[in-house]
Amino acid sequence: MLDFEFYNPTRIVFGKGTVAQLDRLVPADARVLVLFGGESARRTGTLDEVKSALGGRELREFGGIEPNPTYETLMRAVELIRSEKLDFLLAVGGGSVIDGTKFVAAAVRFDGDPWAILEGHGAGVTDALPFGSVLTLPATGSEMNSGAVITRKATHAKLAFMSPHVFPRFSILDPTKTYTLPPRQVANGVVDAFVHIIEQYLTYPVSAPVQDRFAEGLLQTLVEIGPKALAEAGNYEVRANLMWTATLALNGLIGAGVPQDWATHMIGHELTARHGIDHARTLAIVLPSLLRERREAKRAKLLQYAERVWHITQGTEDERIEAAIARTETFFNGMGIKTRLSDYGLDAAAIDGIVSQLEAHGMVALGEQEEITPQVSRRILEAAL
Ligand SMILES: NC(=O)c1ccc[n+]([C@@H]2O[C@H](COP(=O)([O-])OP(=O)(O)OC[C@H]3O[C@@H](n4cnc5c(N)ncnc54)[C@H](O)[C@@H]3O)[C@@H](O)[C@H]2O)c1
Repeated sequence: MLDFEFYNPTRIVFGKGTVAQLDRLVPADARVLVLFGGESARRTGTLDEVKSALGGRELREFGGIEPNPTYETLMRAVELIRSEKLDFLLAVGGGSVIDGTKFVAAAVRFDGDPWAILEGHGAGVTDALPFGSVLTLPATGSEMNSGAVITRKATHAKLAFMSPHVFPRFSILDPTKTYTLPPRQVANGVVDAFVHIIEQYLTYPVSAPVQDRFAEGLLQTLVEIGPKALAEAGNYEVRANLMWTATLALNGLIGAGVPQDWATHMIGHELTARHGIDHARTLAIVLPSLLRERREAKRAKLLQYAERVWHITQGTEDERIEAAIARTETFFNGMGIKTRLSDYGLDAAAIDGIVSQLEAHGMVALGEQEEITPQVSRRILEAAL
Protein backbone atom coordinates (compact mmCIF):
# COMPACT_ATOMS: atom_id res chain seq x y z
CA MET A 1 0.00 0.00 0.00
CA LEU A 2 1.19 3.56 -0.69
CA ASP A 3 1.67 6.07 2.16
CA PHE A 4 -1.25 8.43 2.67
CA GLU A 5 -2.90 11.03 4.86
CA PHE A 6 -6.68 10.82 5.07
CA TYR A 7 -8.66 13.84 6.29
CA ASN A 8 -12.37 14.39 5.85
CA PRO A 9 -14.19 16.72 8.24
CA THR A 10 -17.58 16.88 6.43
CA ARG A 11 -20.57 15.92 8.58
CA ILE A 12 -23.15 13.91 6.59
CA VAL A 13 -26.78 14.14 7.67
CA PHE A 14 -28.62 11.46 5.70
CA GLY A 15 -32.32 10.66 5.36
CA LYS A 16 -35.86 11.76 4.60
CA GLY A 17 -36.83 15.19 5.92
CA THR A 18 -33.32 16.16 6.98
CA VAL A 19 -33.48 19.66 5.43
CA ALA A 20 -35.26 20.72 8.65
CA GLN A 21 -32.00 20.09 10.50
CA LEU A 22 -30.41 23.15 8.88
CA ASP A 23 -31.56 25.08 11.92
CA ARG A 24 -29.17 23.05 14.09
CA LEU A 25 -26.34 22.98 11.54
CA VAL A 26 -26.07 26.66 10.54
CA PRO A 27 -24.92 29.07 13.29
CA ALA A 28 -27.89 31.05 14.68
CA ASP A 29 -26.19 34.42 14.08
CA ALA A 30 -24.97 33.60 10.54
CA ARG A 31 -25.60 35.99 7.64
CA VAL A 32 -26.31 33.38 4.98
CA LEU A 33 -26.07 33.36 1.18
CA VAL A 34 -28.12 30.52 -0.34
CA LEU A 35 -26.66 29.56 -3.73
CA PHE A 36 -28.57 27.53 -6.30
CA GLY A 37 -28.69 26.73 -10.01
CA GLY A 38 -31.50 27.18 -12.51
CA GLU A 39 -35.04 27.10 -11.29
CA SER A 40 -35.26 23.43 -10.21
CA ALA A 41 -34.55 24.22 -6.54
CA ARG A 42 -37.35 26.79 -6.51
CA ARG A 43 -39.79 24.72 -8.61
CA THR A 44 -39.39 21.59 -6.49
CA GLY A 45 -40.01 23.49 -3.25
CA THR A 46 -36.56 22.72 -1.83
CA LEU A 47 -35.61 26.38 -1.70
CA ASP A 48 -38.72 27.25 0.36
CA GLU A 49 -37.99 24.35 2.68
CA VAL A 50 -34.43 25.60 3.14
CA LYS A 51 -35.58 29.15 3.82
CA SER A 52 -38.15 28.06 6.34
CA ALA A 53 -35.59 25.84 8.15
CA LEU A 54 -33.23 28.84 8.35
CA GLY A 55 -35.97 31.17 9.66
CA GLY A 56 -34.76 34.07 11.79
CA ARG A 57 -31.39 34.38 10.07
CA GLU A 58 -30.33 37.15 7.70
CA LEU A 59 -30.69 35.49 4.23
CA ARG A 60 -29.76 36.44 0.67
CA GLU A 61 -30.20 34.34 -2.48
CA PHE A 62 -27.91 33.82 -5.46
CA GLY A 63 -29.46 31.77 -8.29
CA GLY A 64 -28.36 31.09 -11.84
CA ILE A 65 -25.22 29.01 -11.25
CA GLU A 66 -24.92 27.07 -14.52
CA PRO A 67 -24.20 23.37 -15.03
CA ASN A 68 -20.39 23.54 -15.36
CA PRO A 69 -20.30 26.69 -13.21
CA THR A 70 -18.54 29.69 -14.65
CA TYR A 71 -16.01 32.01 -13.09
CA GLU A 72 -17.87 34.94 -14.62
CA THR A 73 -21.14 34.13 -12.79
CA LEU A 74 -19.46 33.13 -9.53
CA MET A 75 -17.53 36.39 -9.28
CA ARG A 76 -20.90 38.18 -9.04
CA ALA A 77 -21.64 36.09 -5.93
CA VAL A 78 -18.25 37.12 -4.52
CA GLU A 79 -19.19 40.82 -4.97
CA LEU A 80 -22.57 40.28 -3.31
CA ILE A 81 -20.99 38.58 -0.29
CA ARG A 82 -18.49 41.40 0.13
CA SER A 83 -21.06 44.17 -0.24
CA GLU A 84 -23.63 42.53 2.08
CA LYS A 85 -21.02 41.26 4.55
CA LEU A 86 -22.36 37.70 4.44
CA ASP A 87 -20.44 35.09 6.40
CA PHE A 88 -21.94 31.63 5.70
CA LEU A 89 -22.76 29.94 2.38
CA LEU A 90 -25.33 27.25 1.69
CA ALA A 91 -25.25 25.39 -1.65
CA VAL A 92 -28.57 23.87 -2.75
CA GLY A 93 -28.12 21.67 -5.80
CA GLY A 94 -25.82 19.22 -7.57
CA GLY A 95 -22.11 19.19 -8.21
CA SER A 96 -22.16 22.43 -10.19
CA VAL A 97 -23.69 24.48 -7.37
CA ILE A 98 -21.52 22.87 -4.69
CA ASP A 99 -18.34 23.29 -6.78
CA GLY A 100 -19.31 26.89 -7.52
CA THR A 101 -19.88 27.54 -3.81
CA LYS A 102 -16.43 26.14 -2.99
CA PHE A 103 -14.85 28.54 -5.46
CA VAL A 104 -16.85 31.49 -4.09
CA ALA A 105 -15.91 30.55 -0.51
CA ALA A 106 -12.21 30.56 -1.41
CA ALA A 107 -12.36 33.59 -3.74
CA VAL A 108 -13.92 35.88 -1.10
CA ARG A 109 -10.88 35.42 1.12
CA PHE A 110 -8.28 35.37 -1.71
CA ASP A 111 -5.79 38.18 -2.33
CA GLY A 112 -5.44 38.98 -6.04
CA ASP A 113 -7.29 37.64 -9.07
CA PRO A 114 -9.17 34.51 -7.94
CA TRP A 115 -8.62 32.82 -11.32
CA ALA A 116 -5.14 32.11 -9.90
CA ILE A 117 -6.88 29.62 -7.56
CA LEU A 118 -7.64 27.48 -10.61
CA GLU A 119 -4.33 28.03 -12.35
CA GLY A 120 -2.50 26.99 -9.18
CA HIS A 121 -4.94 24.05 -8.66
CA GLY A 122 -5.72 25.38 -5.17
CA ALA A 123 -2.17 25.87 -3.91
CA GLY A 124 -2.71 29.56 -3.07
CA VAL A 125 -5.86 29.04 -0.97
CA THR A 126 -5.16 29.74 2.69
CA ASP A 127 -8.68 30.39 3.96
CA ALA A 128 -12.34 30.17 2.88
CA LEU A 129 -15.79 31.12 4.12
CA PRO A 130 -17.58 28.27 5.92
CA PHE A 131 -20.34 26.58 3.92
CA GLY A 132 -22.69 23.61 3.89
CA SER A 133 -24.72 21.89 1.19
CA VAL A 134 -28.13 20.39 0.50
CA LEU A 135 -27.49 17.81 -2.23
CA THR A 136 -30.14 17.31 -4.91
CA LEU A 137 -28.22 15.18 -7.45
CA PRO A 138 -26.11 12.14 -6.55
CA ALA A 139 -23.08 12.08 -8.86
CA THR A 140 -19.95 14.06 -8.12
CA GLY A 141 -19.09 13.45 -4.45
CA SER A 142 -18.52 17.22 -4.19
CA GLU A 143 -20.74 17.17 -1.09
CA MET A 144 -17.99 15.36 0.83
CA ASN A 145 -14.73 16.31 -0.85
CA SER A 146 -12.45 19.31 -1.23
CA GLY A 147 -12.36 19.57 -5.02
CA ALA A 148 -14.19 21.78 -7.51
CA VAL A 149 -14.18 22.29 -11.27
CA ILE A 150 -14.78 25.77 -12.69
CA THR A 151 -15.09 26.99 -16.28
CA ARG A 152 -13.90 30.33 -17.63
CA LYS A 153 -16.38 31.09 -20.41
CA ALA A 154 -14.14 33.62 -22.12
CA THR A 155 -11.31 31.13 -22.76
CA HIS A 156 -13.14 27.75 -22.73
CA ALA A 157 -10.90 26.66 -19.86
CA LYS A 158 -12.33 24.10 -17.43
CA LEU A 159 -9.92 23.69 -14.53
CA ALA A 160 -10.03 21.91 -11.17
CA PHE A 161 -8.73 22.97 -7.76
CA MET A 162 -8.46 21.24 -4.43
CA SER A 163 -7.94 22.67 -0.97
CA PRO A 164 -8.55 21.37 2.55
CA HIS A 165 -10.21 24.75 3.24
CA VAL A 166 -13.18 23.93 0.99
CA PHE A 167 -14.58 20.78 2.54
CA PRO A 168 -18.28 21.46 3.26
CA ARG A 169 -18.91 21.81 7.03
CA PHE A 170 -21.93 19.56 6.51
CA SER A 171 -23.98 18.08 3.70
CA ILE A 172 -27.63 17.12 3.88
CA LEU A 173 -28.39 14.02 1.81
CA ASP A 174 -32.14 13.50 1.51
CA PRO A 175 -32.75 10.84 -1.19
CA THR A 176 -36.32 12.07 -1.76
CA LYS A 177 -34.80 15.31 -3.15
CA THR A 178 -33.64 13.28 -6.18
CA TYR A 179 -37.16 12.17 -7.19
CA THR A 180 -37.58 15.19 -9.46
CA LEU A 181 -34.41 14.55 -11.47
CA PRO A 182 -34.86 14.06 -15.22
CA PRO A 183 -33.67 10.60 -16.43
CA ARG A 184 -30.73 12.22 -18.23
CA GLN A 185 -29.32 13.52 -14.92
CA VAL A 186 -29.93 10.21 -13.10
CA ALA A 187 -27.98 8.40 -15.83
CA ASN A 188 -25.22 11.02 -15.75
CA GLY A 189 -24.93 10.61 -11.99
CA VAL A 190 -24.58 6.83 -12.15
CA VAL A 191 -21.93 6.99 -14.87
CA ASP A 192 -20.02 9.85 -13.22
CA ALA A 193 -19.81 7.94 -9.92
CA PHE A 194 -18.84 4.75 -11.78
CA VAL A 195 -15.92 6.48 -13.51
CA HIS A 196 -14.79 8.15 -10.25
CA ILE A 197 -14.37 4.68 -8.77
CA ILE A 198 -12.59 3.35 -11.86
CA GLU A 199 -10.10 6.27 -11.79
CA GLN A 200 -9.00 5.20 -8.29
CA TYR A 201 -9.21 1.43 -8.85
CA LEU A 202 -8.19 0.51 -12.37
CA THR A 203 -4.47 1.34 -12.21
CA TYR A 204 -1.90 -1.21 -10.97
CA PRO A 205 -1.86 -3.42 -7.86
CA VAL A 206 -0.18 -2.11 -4.71
CA SER A 207 -1.35 -4.77 -2.29
CA ALA A 208 -4.36 -2.81 -1.07
CA PRO A 209 -7.14 -5.42 -0.90
CA VAL A 210 -9.45 -3.33 1.29
CA GLN A 211 -9.43 -0.38 -1.13
CA ASP A 212 -9.93 -2.82 -4.02
CA ARG A 213 -12.91 -4.51 -2.40
CA PHE A 214 -14.48 -1.20 -1.35
CA ALA A 215 -14.18 -0.09 -4.98
CA GLU A 216 -15.52 -3.36 -6.39
CA GLY A 217 -18.47 -3.25 -3.95
CA LEU A 218 -19.35 0.27 -5.07
CA LEU A 219 -19.02 -0.63 -8.77
CA GLN A 220 -21.22 -3.71 -8.37
CA THR A 221 -23.79 -1.66 -6.48
CA LEU A 222 -23.99 0.84 -9.34
CA VAL A 223 -24.34 -1.95 -11.92
CA GLU A 224 -27.18 -3.39 -9.82
CA ILE A 225 -29.09 -0.23 -8.95
CA GLY A 226 -28.28 2.05 -11.92
CA PRO A 227 -31.01 0.70 -14.20
CA LYS A 228 -33.50 0.64 -11.27
CA ALA A 229 -32.73 4.27 -10.47
CA LEU A 230 -33.72 5.11 -14.07
CA ALA A 231 -36.83 2.95 -14.10
CA GLU A 232 -38.22 3.69 -10.61
CA ALA A 233 -38.04 7.42 -9.87
CA GLY A 234 -39.77 7.15 -6.50
CA ASN A 235 -37.99 4.09 -5.10
CA TYR A 236 -36.51 5.37 -1.83
CA GLU A 237 -34.17 2.44 -1.19
CA VAL A 238 -32.68 2.65 -4.68
CA ARG A 239 -32.20 6.43 -4.50
CA ALA A 240 -30.76 6.17 -0.97
CA ASN A 241 -28.21 3.59 -2.07
CA LEU A 242 -27.34 5.57 -5.20
CA MET A 243 -26.82 8.72 -3.14
CA TRP A 244 -24.50 7.10 -0.61
CA THR A 245 -22.59 5.17 -3.27
CA ALA A 246 -21.89 8.35 -5.26
CA THR A 247 -20.67 10.09 -2.10
CA LEU A 248 -18.38 7.20 -1.13
CA ALA A 249 -17.06 7.05 -4.68
CA LEU A 250 -15.23 10.35 -4.26
CA ASN A 251 -14.84 11.30 -0.61
CA GLY A 252 -11.17 10.26 -0.49
CA LEU A 253 -11.62 6.91 1.23
CA ILE A 254 -11.23 4.46 -1.64
CA GLY A 255 -8.39 6.51 -3.15
CA ALA A 256 -6.27 6.59 0.01
CA GLY A 257 -3.10 4.51 -0.32
CA VAL A 258 -3.59 3.56 -3.99
CA PRO A 259 -2.40 5.06 -7.31
CA GLN A 260 -4.95 7.22 -9.13
CA ASP A 261 -5.46 7.83 -12.83
CA TRP A 262 -7.81 10.83 -13.61
CA ALA A 263 -6.74 11.02 -17.30
CA THR A 264 -10.33 10.26 -18.40
CA HIS A 265 -11.50 13.29 -16.40
CA MET A 266 -8.82 15.64 -17.71
CA ILE A 267 -9.56 14.75 -21.35
CA GLY A 268 -13.30 14.85 -20.60
CA HIS A 269 -13.06 18.38 -19.15
CA GLU A 270 -11.71 19.65 -22.47
CA LEU A 271 -14.61 18.01 -24.30
CA THR A 272 -17.11 19.79 -22.05
CA ALA A 273 -15.28 23.12 -22.25
CA ARG A 274 -15.05 23.10 -26.06
CA HIS A 275 -18.19 21.24 -27.07
CA GLY A 276 -20.62 21.52 -24.14
CA ILE A 277 -21.07 17.76 -23.71
CA ASP A 278 -22.36 16.79 -20.21
CA HIS A 279 -19.50 15.86 -17.86
CA ALA A 280 -20.56 12.23 -17.37
CA ARG A 281 -21.05 11.72 -21.11
CA THR A 282 -17.49 12.87 -21.83
CA LEU A 283 -16.26 10.22 -19.38
CA ALA A 284 -18.30 7.51 -21.10
CA ILE A 285 -16.69 8.51 -24.41
CA VAL A 286 -13.10 8.58 -23.17
CA LEU A 287 -12.95 5.69 -20.67
CA PRO A 288 -13.43 2.64 -22.93
CA SER A 289 -10.87 3.74 -25.47
CA LEU A 290 -8.44 4.82 -22.71
CA LEU A 291 -8.69 1.36 -21.14
CA ARG A 292 -7.95 -0.26 -24.51
CA GLU A 293 -4.99 2.07 -25.13
CA ARG A 294 -3.57 1.43 -21.66
CA ARG A 295 -4.33 -2.29 -21.49
CA GLU A 296 -0.69 -3.31 -20.92
CA ALA A 297 -0.04 -0.83 -18.08
CA LYS A 298 -3.38 -1.77 -16.49
CA ARG A 299 -3.34 -5.49 -17.35
CA ALA A 300 -3.39 -6.94 -13.83
CA LYS A 301 -6.20 -4.68 -12.60
CA LEU A 302 -8.20 -5.10 -15.83
CA LEU A 303 -8.15 -8.86 -15.27
CA GLN A 304 -9.22 -8.38 -11.63
CA TYR A 305 -11.99 -5.98 -12.76
CA ALA A 306 -13.20 -8.53 -15.35
CA GLU A 307 -13.38 -11.32 -12.81
CA ARG A 308 -14.66 -9.55 -9.71
CA VAL A 309 -17.02 -6.92 -11.15
CA TRP A 310 -18.27 -8.68 -14.30
CA HIS A 311 -17.66 -12.34 -13.31
CA ILE A 312 -15.77 -13.00 -16.55
CA THR A 313 -13.61 -16.09 -16.11
CA GLN A 314 -13.57 -17.75 -19.55
CA GLY A 315 -11.15 -17.02 -22.42
CA THR A 316 -7.58 -15.80 -22.78
CA GLU A 317 -6.38 -12.81 -20.81
CA ASP A 318 -6.88 -10.50 -23.77
CA GLU A 319 -10.37 -11.84 -24.40
CA ARG A 320 -11.35 -11.32 -20.76
CA ILE A 321 -10.01 -7.76 -20.80
CA GLU A 322 -11.88 -6.93 -24.01
CA ALA A 323 -15.06 -8.52 -22.63
CA ALA A 324 -14.84 -6.39 -19.46
CA ILE A 325 -14.40 -3.18 -21.47
CA ALA A 326 -17.29 -4.18 -23.73
CA ARG A 327 -19.50 -4.88 -20.67
CA THR A 328 -18.62 -1.42 -19.35
CA GLU A 329 -19.74 0.15 -22.64
CA THR A 330 -22.92 -1.90 -22.62
CA PHE A 331 -23.64 -0.73 -19.09
CA PHE A 332 -23.24 2.95 -20.12
CA ASN A 333 -25.39 2.39 -23.23
CA GLY A 334 -28.02 0.67 -21.10
CA MET A 335 -28.17 3.83 -18.97
CA GLY A 336 -28.94 5.73 -22.20
CA ILE A 337 -25.43 7.18 -22.50
CA LYS A 338 -23.65 6.97 -25.83
CA THR A 339 -19.92 6.25 -25.92
CA ARG A 340 -18.62 7.57 -29.28
CA LEU A 341 -17.61 11.11 -30.26
CA SER A 342 -19.66 10.70 -33.44
CA ASP A 343 -22.78 10.14 -31.29
CA TYR A 344 -22.35 13.77 -30.19
CA GLY A 345 -21.80 15.12 -33.71
CA LEU A 346 -18.00 15.31 -33.47
CA ASP A 347 -15.55 14.00 -36.07
CA ALA A 348 -11.76 13.87 -36.48
CA ALA A 349 -11.65 17.64 -37.06
CA ALA A 350 -12.45 18.21 -33.35
CA ILE A 351 -9.42 16.33 -32.05
CA ASP A 352 -6.70 18.93 -32.80
CA GLY A 353 -8.52 21.52 -30.71
CA ILE A 354 -8.92 19.19 -27.73
CA VAL A 355 -5.27 18.12 -27.83
CA SER A 356 -4.10 21.77 -28.04
CA GLN A 357 -6.22 22.65 -25.00
CA LEU A 358 -4.71 19.73 -23.06
CA GLU A 359 -1.25 21.07 -23.92
CA ALA A 360 -2.23 24.63 -23.01
CA HIS A 361 -3.43 23.41 -19.59
CA GLY A 362 -0.26 21.44 -18.89
CA MET A 363 -2.03 18.06 -19.25
CA VAL A 364 0.96 16.48 -20.96
CA ALA A 365 1.79 13.53 -18.66
CA LEU A 366 -1.55 12.14 -17.50
CA GLY A 367 -2.51 8.89 -15.78
CA GLU A 368 -1.09 6.88 -12.89
CA GLN A 369 2.18 6.32 -14.78
CA GLU A 370 2.24 9.86 -16.24
CA GLU A 371 2.61 8.27 -19.66
CA ILE A 372 -0.42 9.78 -21.38
CA THR A 373 1.23 12.44 -23.52
CA PRO A 374 -0.79 14.63 -25.91
CA GLN A 375 0.07 12.05 -28.62
CA VAL A 376 -1.49 9.26 -26.51
CA SER A 377 -4.53 11.44 -25.75
CA ARG A 378 -4.88 11.92 -29.51
CA ARG A 379 -4.88 8.15 -30.09
CA ILE A 380 -7.48 7.69 -27.32
CA LEU A 381 -9.75 10.29 -28.94
CA GLU A 382 -9.25 8.84 -32.44
CA ALA A 383 -10.25 5.41 -31.16
CA ALA A 384 -13.41 6.97 -29.69
CA LEU A 385 -14.61 8.54 -32.97
N1 LIG B 1 -16.09 18.36 -7.08
C1 LIG B 1 -15.94 17.18 -7.60
O1 LIG B 1 -15.32 16.31 -6.99
C2 LIG B 1 -16.52 16.88 -8.95
C3 LIG B 1 -16.48 15.57 -9.43
C4 LIG B 1 -17.06 15.30 -10.66
C5 LIG B 1 -17.66 16.31 -11.40
N2 LIG B 1 -17.67 17.59 -10.92
C6 LIG B 1 -18.31 18.68 -11.68
O2 LIG B 1 -19.68 18.76 -11.29
C7 LIG B 1 -20.46 19.29 -12.38
C8 LIG B 1 -21.61 18.34 -12.68
O3 LIG B 1 -22.44 18.24 -11.53
P1 LIG B 1 -23.72 17.29 -11.51
O4 LIG B 1 -23.48 16.11 -12.36
O5 LIG B 1 -24.07 17.09 -10.08
O6 LIG B 1 -24.83 18.11 -12.27
P2 LIG B 1 -25.25 19.65 -12.17
O7 LIG B 1 -25.07 20.16 -10.78
O8 LIG B 1 -24.56 20.37 -13.28
O9 LIG B 1 -26.82 19.59 -12.45
C9 LIG B 1 -27.31 19.16 -13.71
C10 LIG B 1 -28.73 19.64 -13.92
O10 LIG B 1 -29.62 19.00 -13.01
C11 LIG B 1 -30.52 19.94 -12.43
N3 LIG B 1 -30.93 19.43 -11.11
C12 LIG B 1 -30.15 19.25 -10.01
N4 LIG B 1 -30.86 18.68 -9.02
C13 LIG B 1 -32.13 18.51 -9.50
C14 LIG B 1 -33.32 17.94 -8.95
N5 LIG B 1 -33.33 17.40 -7.73
N6 LIG B 1 -34.43 17.91 -9.73
C15 LIG B 1 -34.41 18.41 -11.00
N7 LIG B 1 -33.32 18.94 -11.58
C16 LIG B 1 -32.18 18.99 -10.83
C17 LIG B 1 -29.69 21.21 -12.38
O11 LIG B 1 -30.50 22.36 -12.31
C18 LIG B 1 -28.91 21.14 -13.67
O12 LIG B 1 -29.64 21.69 -14.74
C19 LIG B 1 -19.51 19.41 -13.56
O13 LIG B 1 -19.06 20.75 -13.68
C20 LIG B 1 -18.36 18.49 -13.18
O14 LIG B 1 -17.14 18.85 -13.80
C21 LIG B 1 -17.14 17.87 -9.70
